[in-house]
Amino acid sequence: MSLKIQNLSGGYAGIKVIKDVNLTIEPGQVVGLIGLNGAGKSTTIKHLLGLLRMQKGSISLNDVKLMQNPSEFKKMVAYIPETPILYPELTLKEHLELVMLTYGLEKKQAWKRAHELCQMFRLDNKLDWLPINFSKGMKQKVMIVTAFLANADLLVIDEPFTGLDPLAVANLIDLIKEAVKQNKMVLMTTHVLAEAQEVVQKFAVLNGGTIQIEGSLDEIRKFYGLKPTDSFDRLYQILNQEQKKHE
Ligand SMILES: Nc1ncnc2c1ncn2[C@@H]1O[C@H](COP(=O)(O)OP(=O)(O)OP(=O)(O)O)[C@@H](O)[C@H]1O
Repeated sequence: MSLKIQNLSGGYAGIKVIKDVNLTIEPGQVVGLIGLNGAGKSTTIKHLLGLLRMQKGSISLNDVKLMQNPSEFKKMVAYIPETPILYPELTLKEHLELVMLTYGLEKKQAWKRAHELCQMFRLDNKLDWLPINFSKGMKQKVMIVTAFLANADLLVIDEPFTGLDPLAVANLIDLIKEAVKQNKMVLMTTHVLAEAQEVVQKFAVLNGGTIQIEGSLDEIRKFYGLKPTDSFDRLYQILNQEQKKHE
């Protein structure tokens, strides 16, 4: 039981963005993928979701290979995108039903969970509304609710904390902690250390398309010569200087 990304190289038609990326996530582990804008975080996620064709390497989840068995692989993955993806003609209730159908969830139990999640994010009185008309933060909450409803083994979250009010941030952190207790795997990209360090056990730094280092926050700080009091800003300054040297 684990996610294994091995020697993954890929990107867009003819453009190599990531090179020989290796990353493992064990059950109950939250991994934070960090790096400068354009480092390749979203590209790595797109490969993981099977949205891009890999140029080299392999991705497997619980021994199911993405390339060989994409539908079984995708059923084990839930995704919270940075920009909400919503169906304009579907109500919130219909979005929830779609998740239940896609992930083959037992209806009665799934609805109990859906109501809990909607209540948590104050969406329980909006089941018949069209989320496409929701505010930015409310749309993001719909993405969170549907992803956690899926109860998938791997949760992929792109920039989870942007645009959420502090109550929703705290709720999301609680949900991630609960998922960890249930031995789920979480991969998140983030630029926000304060929230990330509450849940992330291992950070992986993408730099120049490869993972330069992975480890605990202390190990990352040591690698880049940072003081314990230094913020993420200092790490980004160092990554920026390194990038400039290679340009
Ligand atoms: N659809 C695309 N076609 C071609 N190149 C792309 C495409 N999307 C991204 N890229 C390029 O791939 C590189 C990595 O982009 P990516 O979106 O993975 O970065 P990121 O680390 O997620 O950045 P950010 O922190 O800004 O979200 C960038 O140079 C970007 O210009």
